[in-house]
Amino acid sequence: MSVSVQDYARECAEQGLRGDYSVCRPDFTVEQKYDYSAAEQDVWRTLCDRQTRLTQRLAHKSYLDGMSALGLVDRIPDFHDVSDKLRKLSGWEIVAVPGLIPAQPFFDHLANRRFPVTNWLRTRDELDYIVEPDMFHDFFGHVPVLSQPVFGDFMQMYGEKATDLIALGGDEMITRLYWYTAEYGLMQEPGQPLKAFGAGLMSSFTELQFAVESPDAHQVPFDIETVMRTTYEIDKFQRAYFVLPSFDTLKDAFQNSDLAGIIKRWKGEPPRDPATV
Ligand SMILES: C[C@H](O)[C@H](O)[C@H]1CNc2nc(N)[nH]c(=O)c2N1
Ligand SMILES: N[C@@H](Cc1ccccc1)C(=O)O
Ligand SMILES: [Fe+2]
Repeated sequence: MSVSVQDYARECAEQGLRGDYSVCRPDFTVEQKYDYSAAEQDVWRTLCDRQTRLTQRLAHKSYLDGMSALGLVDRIPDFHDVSDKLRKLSGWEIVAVPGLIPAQPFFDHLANRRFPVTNWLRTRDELDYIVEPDMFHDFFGHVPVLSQPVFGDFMQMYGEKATDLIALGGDEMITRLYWYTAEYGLMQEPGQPLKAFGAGLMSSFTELQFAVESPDAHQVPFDIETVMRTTYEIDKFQRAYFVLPSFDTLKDAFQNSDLAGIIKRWKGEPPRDPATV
């Protein structure tokens, strides 16, 4: 693993990220330590209640099916319990991390069917939107689809391929692909209005509504090469949302495009601005 925990911890502290990286193992995992306060449990319940009302209307069926399979979320999840459940449903487990971790160890976890979930929760002042991933985002946004074997298999494949592509210098481009699909993708559903698919949308009360319903949201047809060339910012509403016709489109594009070729062609070229894609 190329990035050391110590170097990364220093970078995160400089950028004002909230996680405590001092207790990380070399693979960036920590113990969950289930010692949440009553106030935190209360924030969790509030988040789940208000967000579930929105996802019923705005989330893609694949996500809602995953949420039903996973079962009720009435208190902060104990990661061991969730892992037991997930292992039976799809062979995945979740591991605790202090927050954002570098791309290489992140994809390495995916390749081994482990999803990193942040061990701290946003505060009452951040119910609508938070600028960095917290436990609510990682759990409520990502974990439901992992319980569905087709998506679970895809995420594992993503992790495996990403490792090779990072070795070619494709770190940024493969991260953008993850960003605009798994985090912020929109997806069509037969006979339905456009739906949200990405986890970054599922966990944000304000951005979920904006991305799907606002006439000001810049919705762009999915094209893998364009996605890989387009920059993003993590701490603002996205300035482009790519629309996937179906999950199969995403899977096909990922399996059958010449990703290494795309990386060679565009590495070192100026990236594209999401506002003008
Ligand atoms: C793949 C891409 O770098 C992406 O932003 C990764 C990086 N590290 C992460 N780390 C955590 N804990 N959670 C995430 O969702 C991600 N996403
Ligand atoms: N903005 C997301 C959290 C998030 C931040 C950065 C990256 C991905 C997700 C939310 O409010 O839930
Ligand atoms: Fe995420």
